Amino acid sequence: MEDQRSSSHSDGSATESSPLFGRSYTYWSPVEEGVTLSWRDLSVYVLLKQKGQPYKRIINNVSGAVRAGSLVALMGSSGAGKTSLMTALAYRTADHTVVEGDVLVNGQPMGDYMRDISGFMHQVDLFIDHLTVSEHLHIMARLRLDRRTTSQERKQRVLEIMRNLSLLKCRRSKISTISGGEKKRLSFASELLTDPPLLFCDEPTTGLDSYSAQKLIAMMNLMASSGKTIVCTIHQPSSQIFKMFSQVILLASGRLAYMGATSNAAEFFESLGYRIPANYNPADFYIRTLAVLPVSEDSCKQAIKTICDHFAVSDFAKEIDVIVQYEFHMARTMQIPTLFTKSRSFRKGPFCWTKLTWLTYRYLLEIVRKPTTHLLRILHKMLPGLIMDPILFVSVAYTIAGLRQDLHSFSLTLLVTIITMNVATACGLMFSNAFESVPSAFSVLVPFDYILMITSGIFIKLSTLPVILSWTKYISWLMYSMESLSIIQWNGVHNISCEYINPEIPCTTEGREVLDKLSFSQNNLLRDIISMIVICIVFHLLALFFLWKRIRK
Ligand SMILES: Nc1ncnc2c1ncn2[C@@H]1O[C@H](COP(=O)(O)OP(=O)(O)OP(=O)(O)O)[C@@H](O)[C@H]1O
Repeated sequence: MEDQRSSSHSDGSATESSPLFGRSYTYWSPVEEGVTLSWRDLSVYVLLKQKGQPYKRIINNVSGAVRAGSLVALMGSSGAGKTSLMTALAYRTADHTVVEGDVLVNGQPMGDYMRDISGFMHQVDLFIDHLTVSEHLHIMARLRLDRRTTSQERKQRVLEIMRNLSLLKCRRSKISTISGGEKKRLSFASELLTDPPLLFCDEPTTGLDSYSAQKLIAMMNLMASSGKTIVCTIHQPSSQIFKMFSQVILLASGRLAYMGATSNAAEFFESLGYRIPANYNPADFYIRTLAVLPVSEDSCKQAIKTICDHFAVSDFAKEIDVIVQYEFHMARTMQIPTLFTKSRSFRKGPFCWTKLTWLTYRYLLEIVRKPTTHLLRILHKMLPGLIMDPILFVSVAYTIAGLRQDLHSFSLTLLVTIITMNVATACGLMFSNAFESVPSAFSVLVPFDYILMITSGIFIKLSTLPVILSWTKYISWLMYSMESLSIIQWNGVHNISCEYINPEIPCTTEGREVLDKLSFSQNNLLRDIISMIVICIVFHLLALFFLWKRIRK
């Protein structure tokens, strides 16, 4: 094996090329040589935060390898762990998910670069319906292609992709009007724009008729034969579609039930006594065999365990293991230089402001195409949300509560309420940009809000706040708001009994002292309003920072 590996490279350096993959091992170049993905002892856990069961294992210690130029079907019954395994291999796991084990890309531990060398086609199509197919692809090209790509090259690339994926005839149609199959192809086309050597597709054929599904997989097959590595999760492929996959990974309850050549799967199952009936779709047969039926749950689980255990010691598993061991061995011994090859072959994404400009342009296009909905939405957010709501609220509450009946106090109360509303909105904006999902944003925002509310001065005397909460006075717009509203009402009042209850009763000395001690002065009012405006600006800046970070991703 060692002898076969030695060859020479064009730059004169000695290379190690594997008889298994026909690629060199002296440098790391997924873009030029395609991607061989290998993983060892991979487990995926989701954190449940439940008492007694803090996490759940979804993928159970699986190893495997996928060579450059393969089209791989990742199959199993619902809940088997297909999406979890694929997202772990794609370096795109969701929040609260922990991946344990090693994944190598041509012998290099996977990392942030995965987003540069791979595409991920999601199960749900995320489109802006009012754009045309061509507009969508041109904007995606602006957002994804290398910043050094010329305008001519970009146009050429979009045209080529539309031609390859048979989208030319519908290029001027709005996305809302094209068929399901065309939408899937458009989604695939968006991922192909950067020509990634590695592609992950989550149920690309779901919702397609058999003809469109076959056409899509045939395209993938063609791309795989040109050197791409394509991994697809797939449900119930027809026999013709199933045959187009070079490799199949069958998962059951997070374990490997089979991995290897599609054509060999029948032999493995037959060796365990599971013979595919004549005229039966093999894919259906495997999924059925690995499904847990509610009527016979225990026996199904036992049968699945037996299949997985047999696979683990089978020749098919050993064949995969040879590839995995070899990849890991080469990774350990070759010390593949990464920086050189990265700078040579890696794309440089568009600048952040380019992305922001094109995202804004896309949003404006959307507004132009559907003005009523969007203008109403903008007006709703800008006017009623941030100005009209406080005006209505203050007008009603002010009268009912019988607060100071002069225009000056009313206007100041209104101003403070509008600013408070704006700071709260800016805080929400910051949290929604900082977190990946609504639940995770809420899990921090709600306690944060409660702390600010409790320490706003209504429920607790601020001078008695424990040290651990004393920081709140720097950011608590609720406290500044409460103080300003109190100042507006109490400034200039020196005698509660005289001015508010009965002007005939003289003010007590103690009462006057208490009022004098409370500094209800216009200076404090100004300080509070300025503090709230500063907090609002800081929240907006942080929101922009988090947005920028997301766009950079
Ligand atoms: N965040 C989570 N919390 C709890 N359980 C989870 C979480 N994510 C996934 N699971 C569980 O892990 C198992 C595997 O999920 P996964 O989505 O990977 O399965 P799948 O094979 O892709 O299923 P399907 O074909 O139905 O999409 C399922 O039982 C699922 O309920």
